[in-house]
Amino acid sequence: MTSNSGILSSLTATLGPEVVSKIESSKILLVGSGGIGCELIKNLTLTGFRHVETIDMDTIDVSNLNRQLLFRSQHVGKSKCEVACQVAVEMLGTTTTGADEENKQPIVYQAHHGNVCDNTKFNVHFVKKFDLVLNALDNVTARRRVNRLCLAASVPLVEAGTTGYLGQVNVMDKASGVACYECITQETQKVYPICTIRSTPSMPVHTIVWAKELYKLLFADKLDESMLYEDPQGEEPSTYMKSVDELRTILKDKAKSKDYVVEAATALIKALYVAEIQKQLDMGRYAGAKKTPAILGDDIITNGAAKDQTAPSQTKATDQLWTPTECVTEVVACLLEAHAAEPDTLLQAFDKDDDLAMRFVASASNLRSHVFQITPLQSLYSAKGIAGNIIPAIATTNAVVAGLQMIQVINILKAKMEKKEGGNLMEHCRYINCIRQCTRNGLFLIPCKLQPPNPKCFVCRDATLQLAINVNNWTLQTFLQRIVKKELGFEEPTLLLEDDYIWEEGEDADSQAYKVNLPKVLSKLPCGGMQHGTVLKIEDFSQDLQVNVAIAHQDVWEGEQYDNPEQQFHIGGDVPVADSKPAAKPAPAAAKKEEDKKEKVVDDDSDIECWDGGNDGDSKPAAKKRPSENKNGDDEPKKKKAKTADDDDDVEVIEID
Ligand SMILES: Nc1ncnc2c1ncn2[C@@H]1O[C@H](COP(=O)(O)OP(=O)(O)OP(=O)(O)O)[C@@H](O)[C@H]1O
Ligand SMILES: [Zn+2]
Repeated sequence: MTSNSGILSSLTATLGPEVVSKIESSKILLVGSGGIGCELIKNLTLTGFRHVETIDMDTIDVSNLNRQLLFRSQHVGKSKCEVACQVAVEMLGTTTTGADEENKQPIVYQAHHGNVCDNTKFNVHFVKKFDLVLNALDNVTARRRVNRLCLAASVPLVEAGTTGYLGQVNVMDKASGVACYECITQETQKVYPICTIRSTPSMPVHTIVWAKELYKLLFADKLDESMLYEDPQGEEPSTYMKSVDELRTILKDKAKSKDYVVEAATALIKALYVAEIQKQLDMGRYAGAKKTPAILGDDIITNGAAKDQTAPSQTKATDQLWTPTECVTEVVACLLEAHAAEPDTLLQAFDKDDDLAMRFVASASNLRSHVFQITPLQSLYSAKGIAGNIIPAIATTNAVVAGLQMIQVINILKAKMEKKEGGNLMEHCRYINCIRQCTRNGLFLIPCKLQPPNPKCFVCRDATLQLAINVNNWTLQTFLQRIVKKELGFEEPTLLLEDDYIWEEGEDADSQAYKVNLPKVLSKLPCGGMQHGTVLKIEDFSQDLQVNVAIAHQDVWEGEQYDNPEQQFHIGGDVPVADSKPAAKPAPAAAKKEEDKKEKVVDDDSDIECWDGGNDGDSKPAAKKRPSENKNGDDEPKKKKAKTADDDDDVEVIEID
């Protein structure tokens, strides 16, 4: 057991009594209690921090136990942040029994189980009470959210991340004039065209994405959210939607016998892997293709679905391959299990950590890979890696990074104490890279000066953002989802053209009033719509953020963007001048940036989203003036010279998180 007086005296000897006293009075917010978060909370405890609050939305999974050091098997299923705080307090018991204990601030290790993006709980007001924030997250969305909260609350942020053996630690602080998280281009998601997933897969990842959509089609409340959904009223009859509907009904009807479920599952397998493939072959879709799919053999389906077979997940190790017949057995076994389960225990959205969901996706995707002759087939373990875009986490890297974060924490506290320099962190803190191959000088940790802000950062520099887009194709709905929320990270956006509202959401928002605008193409929105040179204002009170977006109309797209309507936009470049000719193609630098983005794969959990553009509705535009800003007392939206709209092509987007 650690000796309290030993820790305190060595801390005092190393850091000095002033720093120790600062440690004891500081309030820390830790976001994330996973691999890095567990290390951090242990470090904070052993460094004598008395007020630590931690946020995490997850529960402990068996797979976390090998590296998330505060968790034991008895904690599986419990809230990560609650267990982490509980264990920290137990640890603190050994360090806080000093004689002057009653003169110090009380010990608070408080857990907040929830999503940091939940503005009702974790807003600017909440963050303001902390002296600094530590990030221990695993995805860009949450990091972006914390960055914006810290900027708005003027609280320093120590950000960290690891990918296998690689790691980085960075310090962000508005008052010190250093770069924020979003000043630096983040690796973004890998994007796959819908047609590749639906019809022409060529890599295991394509069939895994397809199987995740199939999971959604079977288990989500809204089956039309899956990109595999086919409208029963559509022009072409679907080969599989009838089987999907039947199976969805049977899965909910607990009175139905096991045989009934097996029969419906077999019918679905035949529809997906025989009838649908045959339909595509008959349509000549693969004429001239390097590889032609072959329908799934009847023997594989019959043998695999034979009633009393044991599913391979019951008999094989997770890193062993399943044969196509075993995949059929596993798909059927998963559906039987889903039928037997309580409805509210089934996840609507795929989660790689959910056993049933993962087994279903691994087996269904392997069957599709078999049909399309995509090799290699994937074991459950490797399919999970692809499904979650996972690079296995390494406990040592997490520990190193969390240790470096603590050094930055101490540096920040010291800087704050040195009033002469106004607490500027530029000199005190470092951005540190952890690398796998050491430098010529034998270094594995590379400290660098903190970067100045990127003048083009719309988050911390109020820069006007340029967006090139076809204003005649994109609807407001797709624009909101794909650009405003996904790309720019707004959560409760209000959109204004010429100071008139065209969209509003959030706590007191009247979004109902603007619903009529959702299916309209951008150029036909009220208040003159978005045209080449229009400046759109986007506000988000939940993040205390406002940005002006200068729209550049562009209808010619080349290269990969030509084929993928969902990629026909780009952010950055020069601000367009109204009435000037539309740019024919993106500025080379911006195009290169887009290209770079597409090449990279991120460590975020995978998820797929699908957007469909709507048609321009006939209904009247709903634009509202802010009462306080309606200087003319004029209720009519201002008219602008409108351009002619092109056909309203549907826009489909598929993206992996
Ligand atoms: N929006 C969010 N709000 C709150 N906590 C979040 C949010 N996003 C991610 N987290 C948490 O951040 C932590 C990141 O830790 P880590 O990278 O070790 O991931 P993990 O999910 O525990 O591990 P793995 O993905 O390998 O199973 C997780 O505990 C996760 O729940
Ligand atoms: Zn910035």
